[in-house]
Amino acid sequence: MEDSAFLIVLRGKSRSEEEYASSLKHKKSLRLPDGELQILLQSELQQNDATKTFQIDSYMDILSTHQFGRLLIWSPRISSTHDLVSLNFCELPLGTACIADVQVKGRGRAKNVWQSPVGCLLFSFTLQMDNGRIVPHVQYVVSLAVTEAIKVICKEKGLPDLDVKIKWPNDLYLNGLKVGGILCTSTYRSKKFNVSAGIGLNVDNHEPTTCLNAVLQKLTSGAQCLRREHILAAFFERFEVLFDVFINQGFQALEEVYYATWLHSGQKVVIEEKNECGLPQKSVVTVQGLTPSGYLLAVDDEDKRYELHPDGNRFDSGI
Ligand SMILES: O=C(O)CCCC[C@@H]1SC[C@@H]2NC(=O)N[C@@H]21
Repeated sequence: MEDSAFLIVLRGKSRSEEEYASSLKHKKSLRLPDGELQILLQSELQQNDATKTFQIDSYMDILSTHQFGRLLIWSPRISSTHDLVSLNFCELPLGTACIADVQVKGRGRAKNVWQSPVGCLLFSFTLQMDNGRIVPHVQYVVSLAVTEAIKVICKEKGLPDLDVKIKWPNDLYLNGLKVGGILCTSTYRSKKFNVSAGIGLNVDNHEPTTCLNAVLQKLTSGAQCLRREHILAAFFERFEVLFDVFINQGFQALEEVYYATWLHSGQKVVIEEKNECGLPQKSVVTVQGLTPSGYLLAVDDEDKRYELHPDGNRFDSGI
């Protein structure tokens, strides 16, 4: 095994998931596009109490899901958790999660780099969908589950509510600064959409913007803080519930709570169109919600409807 190999550690919640982890290790079929893998089971790992290392046992003790997050792949340092789950999608049971302490090739949307220092919650997981028309909305369900998980933990711990908001399409904002991002990619195979969802959330890392615990410390005496293990378990619990509603009732069943969590209701946006003479003409429209295909729905003063698309990196109001 090369020195530069990335170590991954497998752990299942139940006995059958532990057996699956063991078979994955022995099959040696997991791959990364840009590096060798060294695979261990958690039971083969030396006890690691370093506080900056993800504590698999405490995560597994808290987790109470039926499907998501029950087979966990942890790495102290990997190129990208997203690459690991998407490249090995068919080898992994649905709901498998990969979490890393550090990523050296973190991927953002639109080919951006995601800075992935120690303290950032960095994970990806797998899910599958049959209905292609609602695949674009699953990223919104993921965003909502992150914001709700943070709310649940703050409430449980008696901490002030951290008002993390969704900046469409995929950013998470706290006090006007980006603290997280969501990346969803999918492939179509055997009449199913295989979706890899990746989340980066600044929990303890002050760079490159700010982080949840920095804001929390300003609001409290600093005695308590949020831990990645707790956020990850709470995320999967919320996601499992929301995903079930989404699949069985459609995104409209979640729209009200989604709109209460995003930053855009009633937002004015400047758009530029060509008029009858082919000349650019600016007009102001108001955001109303999402279109059926998952883009922004806006209307002008005459109730004309517009579908707004992001510019590749982000959506800007221009006002
Ligand atoms: O805002 C964005 O551009 C989305 C960023 C998504 C980053 C996460 S970190 C965990 C997972 N692994 C990756 O390489 N990317 C996603």
